[in-house]
Amino acid sequence: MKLILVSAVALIDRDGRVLLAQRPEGKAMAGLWEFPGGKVEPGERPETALIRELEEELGIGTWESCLAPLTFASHAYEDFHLLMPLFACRKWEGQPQAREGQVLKWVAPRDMRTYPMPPADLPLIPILRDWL
Ligand SMILES: Nc1nc2c([nH]c(=O)n2[C@@H]2O[C@H](COP(=O)(O)OP(=O)(O)OP(=O)(O)O)[C@@H](O)[C@H]2O)c(=O)[nH]1
Ligand SMILES: [Mg+2]
Repeated sequence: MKLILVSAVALIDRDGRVLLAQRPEGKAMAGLWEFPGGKVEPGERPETALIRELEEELGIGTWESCLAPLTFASHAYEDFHLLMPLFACRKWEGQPQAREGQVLKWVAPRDMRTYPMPPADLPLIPILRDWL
């Protein structure tokens, strides 16, 4: 079984809302809402990968010191096993923009279960809600 390492983040705004991105048409799991992030490349560290992905996908900058480890997802998909650390981040520079055709939405934790998310993410919702 192939193990895929994906680094993801709960960006949290001043009102305690979390940024979700809807996966665009044409990608696997299109239409589902997910945490921003992406695959960690060979030799890359999860924190570095996340900072890179936030720049590519949202056009924002952040710092390793602003990424707090929160929890992780470990989920067996049909063709790979996903291991996904989820960081929490409250400080960044710039305004998140949808650079890759995603739809972005700030969502209150209690409303997150009304946004369909990938199966790997479902156990993360109550953890995030209780933590916030
Ligand atoms: N970013 C992100 N990926 C997730 C989440 N949940 C989840 O199952 N995944 C899965 O993790 C895998 C990698 O995510 P990704 O498509 O964002 O990777 P990426 O940004 O490097 O994109 P690319 O492969 O198109 O270059 C996908 O299979 C995706 O469905 C999530 O909350 N956030
Ligand atoms: Mg991505």
